[in-house]
Amino acid sequence: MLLELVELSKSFKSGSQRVQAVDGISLTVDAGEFLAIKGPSGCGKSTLLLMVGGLLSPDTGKVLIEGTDPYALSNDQRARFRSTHLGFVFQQFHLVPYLSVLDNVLTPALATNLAEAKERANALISQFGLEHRLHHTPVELSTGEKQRVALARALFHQPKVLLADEPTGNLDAENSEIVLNTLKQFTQNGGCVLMVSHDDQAVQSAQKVLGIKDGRLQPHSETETLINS
Ligand SMILES: Nc1ncnc2c1ncn2[C@@H]1O[C@H](COP(=O)(O)OP(=O)(O)OP(=O)(O)O)[C@@H](O)[C@H]1O
Repeated sequence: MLLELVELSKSFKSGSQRVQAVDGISLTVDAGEFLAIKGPSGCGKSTLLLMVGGLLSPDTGKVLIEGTDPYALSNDQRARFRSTHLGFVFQQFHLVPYLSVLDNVLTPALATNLAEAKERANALISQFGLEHRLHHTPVELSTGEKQRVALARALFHQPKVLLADEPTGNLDAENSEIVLNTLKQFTQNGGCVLMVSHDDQAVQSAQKVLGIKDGRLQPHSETETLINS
């Protein structure tokens, strides 16, 4: 099992009240599995994914990524673990604006051999059809190209777990298909994907879709299960 969440919960203070953003979520994702969690705005999707990604510590519960609890690590160890074991794909790309396409893809490579890292980054950039954009900065790219750079960066360390938050939210149909096909292929090669989205179209690419409402996974009867052949 690549990913295991046990009774994860998180609340935030909002004025004089507390908002229970995620409320006791447990699930597992195995190698080869593409799981989507679908729900409306504000139901806790991003909070859940940030906790899974080692970026926001849960109030209670446990995250295990390939058997490791990222919150049991020191801050430095956790940052290194994140960069080598997880790939992130977000709606807003989060590219570094002043770096070229090549250097953005190289950002996870900090402590590795630079020649090897460049070779790998160039191969990924070609895989996503961006050779001609190598030395351009994000402001010079289309939104679809930006997301392809983000995908190349996410795959740099060949992680087994990819986390995606509305990865097609800003994209046209053609680029959405490129992103979703990449996620599907990633699982066919033995990785797993956990994607959160409110988009019916995007979640069709997953093998399994769970609903989320008010921070809780919905009972099975209220969710869909789609098995793609
Ligand atoms: N840092 C924060 N401080 C206070 N409240 C927060 C914080 N982050 C999230 N929330 C609240 O927690 C709830 C869940 O938010 P979250 O962003 O996880 O939802 P979401 O499903 O990802 O929404 P969207 O689809 O609009 O991005 C919301 O009520 C939100 O206002």
